[in-house]
Amino acid sequence: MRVLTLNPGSSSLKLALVRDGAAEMTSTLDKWDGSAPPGLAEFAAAIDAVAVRIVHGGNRAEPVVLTERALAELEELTPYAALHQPRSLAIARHAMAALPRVPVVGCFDTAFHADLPARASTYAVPAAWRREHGIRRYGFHGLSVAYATAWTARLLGRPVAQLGMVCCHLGAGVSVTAVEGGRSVDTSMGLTPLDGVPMATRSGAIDPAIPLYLVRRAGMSPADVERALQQESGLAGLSGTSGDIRDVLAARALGDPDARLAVEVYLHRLRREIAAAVVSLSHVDAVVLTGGVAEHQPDLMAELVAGAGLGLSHASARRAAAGGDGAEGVISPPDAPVPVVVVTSREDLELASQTEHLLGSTSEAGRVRQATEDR
Ligand SMILES: Nc1ncnc2c1ncn2[C@@H]1O[C@H](COP(=O)(O)OP(=O)(O)O)[C@@H](O)[C@H]1O
Ligand SMILES: CC(=O)OP(=O)(O)O
Ligand SMILES: [Mg+2]
Repeated sequence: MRVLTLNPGSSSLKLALVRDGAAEMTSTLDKWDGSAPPGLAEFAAAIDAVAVRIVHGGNRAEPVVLTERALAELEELTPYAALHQPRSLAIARHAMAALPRVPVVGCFDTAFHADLPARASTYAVPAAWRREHGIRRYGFHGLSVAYATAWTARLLGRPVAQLGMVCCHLGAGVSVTAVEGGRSVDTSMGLTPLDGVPMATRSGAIDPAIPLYLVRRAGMSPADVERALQQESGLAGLSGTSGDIRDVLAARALGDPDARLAVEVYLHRLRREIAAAVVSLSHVDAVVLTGGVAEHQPDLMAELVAGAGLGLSHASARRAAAGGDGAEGVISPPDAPVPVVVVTSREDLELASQTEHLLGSTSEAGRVRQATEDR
């Protein structure tokens, strides 16, 4: 089966053509503005399906064939992923319009976390909020974490069912997930992808009283506070740069004190989340680092793990990072108490695999055809 995968992130759109588990083409539109990518209709003759990464799927545990009705339901979740959901739905609509006879499947970041234990998914807020407003921890980056988990199990040569892992997705968005037996048992992102670790431009978790203070006492509107937390905080807010880790590290290398503090806060908060994930696991077999920052910043990853209480000295972590930019595999030395593994994030392969699985099951075939014709 040949699947066109569409992965809209907070800033970019990544496209790939995946055939039988291997990408034949990949491309990235860096500052994607939500418009239809050129040439989409030309894929019609070459593909069997389109897979779209949809960041928020609510309680959905499985991918779905997208129809107008399904999109309308997913639109309701926009307040829970304000930066991402409109972009996910826009690219799904572009695909459905340009490729009217091709099934378009939505695969959800949240699905991997759908059966989080209640102790991890429940916020300690009034019951009415949880009941009436669906306030719970959903978790994100599930496509990336699912792929990284399976890849690490293959690398370690052990069944995924036996493994406990801490999986850090380090891109523009950042999250840390505790995975046991292939299931998410806790994760740092919450109701929305604003929770958890500071990101390129997002604050991560802050004292919940801060927005209330800013609205009540500093005269800011809720919209201003939200924009600042989503787009002007994180590494950008701390360092005064774009928030792209390359810019922050370049400023730090020039001795900029704000950039130095930004990296310290980023690493400290990441290490806290790694430690928090460890306590959700009965045993830790690997710490997994994935996403653009993990893949391309080996020195920073060495700095991260050396201070993470994993029993790795800075010197051994540094030697391990000598594999360099783009190196994947175990980066910790053989005597490390916990192996540290870098995995190239392949949401495209996970999207294609979930879509093939859904469309390949014979019980689904008739329904898929019907849903595609009806939309
Ligand atoms: N050499 C590099 N090439 C691309 N991205 C890099 C590089 N080094 C660091 N990065 C970081 O990786 C991030 C992109 O990672 P990615 O996983 O694609 O994130 P996302 O999908 O969240 O946009 C950028 O924000 C950038 O800070
Ligand atoms: C959920 C999320 O933050 O995604 P991304 O890192 O692609 O922006
Ligand atoms: Mg991403």
